[in-house]
Amino acid sequence: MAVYTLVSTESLSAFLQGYAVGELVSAKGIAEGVENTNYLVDTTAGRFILTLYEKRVAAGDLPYFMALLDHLAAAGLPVPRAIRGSDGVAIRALEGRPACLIEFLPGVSLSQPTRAQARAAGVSLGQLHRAAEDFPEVRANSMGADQWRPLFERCGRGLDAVEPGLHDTLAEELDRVLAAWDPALPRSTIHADLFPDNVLMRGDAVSGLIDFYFACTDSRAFDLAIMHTAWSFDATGTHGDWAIGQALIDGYQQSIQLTGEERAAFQALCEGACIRFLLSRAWDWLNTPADALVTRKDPLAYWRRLQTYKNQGSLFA
Ligand SMILES: Nc1ncnc2c1ncn2[C@@H]1O[C@H](COP(=O)(O)OP(=O)(O)OP(=O)(O)O)[C@@H](O)[C@H]1O
Ligand SMILES: N[C@@H](CCO)C(=O)O
Repeated sequence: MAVYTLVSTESLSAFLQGYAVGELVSAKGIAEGVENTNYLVDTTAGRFILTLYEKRVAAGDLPYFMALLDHLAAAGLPVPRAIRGSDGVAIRALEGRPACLIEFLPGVSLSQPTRAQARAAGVSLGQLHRAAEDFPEVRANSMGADQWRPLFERCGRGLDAVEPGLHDTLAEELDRVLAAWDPALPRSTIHADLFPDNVLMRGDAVSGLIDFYFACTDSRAFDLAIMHTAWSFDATGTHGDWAIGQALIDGYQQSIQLTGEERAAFQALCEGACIRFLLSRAWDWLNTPADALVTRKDPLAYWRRLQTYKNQGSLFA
């Protein structure tokens, strides 16, 4: 369960007084997620998500995320906007953390998406990139390729506690992937974390795209590669299904055709995505507070994926 910060009923009731959302009926910590504290909040006026921003989300970035969500919602994408208080302010504070009350979206996130669902999610990513084309704000990727070596170094020899020998073998992989990295691919505003648990679905239709707190300006094909690594495998990273990955790509190309350069770079982009999530998971594995109500995610599930991509040959063969 991702609850890093406990919110008392009294302080939540007082917090809700700042909004025209009626009275608190119930609030429950949400089991999913590792980054932020989330509560499902029911009031006499409806259902909401309360998010308290933790660790990787800088308070100074919240206006960017909220502006992006407003922009995408205005373009018709099913993304949750932050609710504004009676004073017009959306980004507030609760229990000493930055906090927002967010629109609740219907749907469920899937652990084993089908090809049809993967295709629909790929369509949504293409629509997101299209809709973001006239979003004027820019944010550097705080988990982008230039950040992997510093994060690797911060993890240091602790990596060997995740898996003996991981430090040295990952150092070689990092060198290899960064040497092949193409920094000149087409860029846009990207989601950067569009895992199955961040796509809400009703049947085969996408009903919500959530969790934009890594959104940034970076290679748009890297966004598709992140999805490819997250969607095409089981949770352990052991069993891959390229038909799911291909369905994502096919759906995406309904809106945006990959360029020759993006296709040529796609495998390296997937390998880079594996390193990005391996490192953030390893960092969390080594540094999550013992008293946090959170289920840490397995870093090695991304190590296994990396080996699969490395041994795959071209994904477009
Ligand atoms: N706007 C929303 N509408 C409906 N459910 C939501 C919404 N936002 C979050 N949730 C629910 O809360 C869960 C956790 O939210 P979220 O993915 O934003 O957390 P996180 O800690 O940032 O997770 P992650 O580990 O994916 O980065 C989601 O899986 C979903 O079930
Ligand atoms: N989606 C990420 C968590 C956010 O960094 C993971 O599964 O590792």
